[in-house]
Amino acid sequence: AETKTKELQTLLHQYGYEYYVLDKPSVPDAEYDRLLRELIELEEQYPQFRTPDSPTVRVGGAVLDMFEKVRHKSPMLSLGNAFNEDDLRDFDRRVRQGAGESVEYVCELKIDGLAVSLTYEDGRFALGATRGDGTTGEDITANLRTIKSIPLRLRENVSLEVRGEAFMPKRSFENLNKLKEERDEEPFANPRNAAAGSLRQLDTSIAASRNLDIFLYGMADAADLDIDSHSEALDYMDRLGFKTNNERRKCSTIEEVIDYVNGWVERRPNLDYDIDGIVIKVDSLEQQEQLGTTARSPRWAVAYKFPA
Ligand SMILES: COc1nc2nc(N)nc(N)c2nc1C
Repeated sequence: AETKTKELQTLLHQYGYEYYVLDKPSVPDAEYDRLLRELIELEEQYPQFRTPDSPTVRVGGAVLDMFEKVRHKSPMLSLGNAFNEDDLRDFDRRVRQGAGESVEYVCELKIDGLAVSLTYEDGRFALGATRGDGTTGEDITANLRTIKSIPLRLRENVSLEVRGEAFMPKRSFENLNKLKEERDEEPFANPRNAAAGSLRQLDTSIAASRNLDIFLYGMADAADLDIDSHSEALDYMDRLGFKTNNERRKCSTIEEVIDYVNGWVERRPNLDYDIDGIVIKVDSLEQQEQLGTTARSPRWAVAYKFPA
């Protein structure tokens, strides 16, 4: 029975990765559901085989009595803002003054959700926390385990911390508010509040029911690996099994960045999720080091905010 349990867990992790991270399922949903039901029954019969990283935790169930405080190993910074093209040109000028004339940028969509940190130990999801005040956040591991695009086991047994944005897709938000209206409950104002509200519930079956999703956008300790650029770090995260946003784009000049940003102003409504801007980052990790951070935010990144 132990072998069967382990086989089912591994199989369901693989099927879940294909469906929720790659969006390329290799088996029909009915097959996934059948195997999950079989594993749930097995783990009920043999509770000693139920591990915290088993796919059965996705359905939630545990009710916590509070959220523990968590101190981040390195502060979760915020981003300086740019509101127009000249702000972007000023950012580029400051970067080139500090890091030398040739700079490559990576542009990423700024997801309008909740910043979270995920810590893995020997390839297993061990701790998930909110940003909080940047230094101390809340342990919401149990709720984050129910987000199906968060891998419970990585494809390599590494220990690292990644950061990203948990969010509620627009369609899930609309369905949730329809449900709330039917129940005469107060609807959520926007998907960001709905995602934050869902992850702040002590009853994990609520978070499990909210169809939350996540995009990871960086490692908290990329320097420890032999990786030279942010884009390589994101490719490495893809290989580990994380869900990153594939709309990212490398730009060689700030004019290219401005074209990319302007392109998204009108494409924004076509996305399945809300974005509130575009994040522009210096790609070279060495140049990021040279530029460093202020107490609040990196000098090597800026958030271009769309007009509200
Ligand atoms: C390097 O620090 C950051 N990078 C980010 N990247 C993306 N795509 N979105 C964010 N919200 C974000 N926020 C921060 C503080």
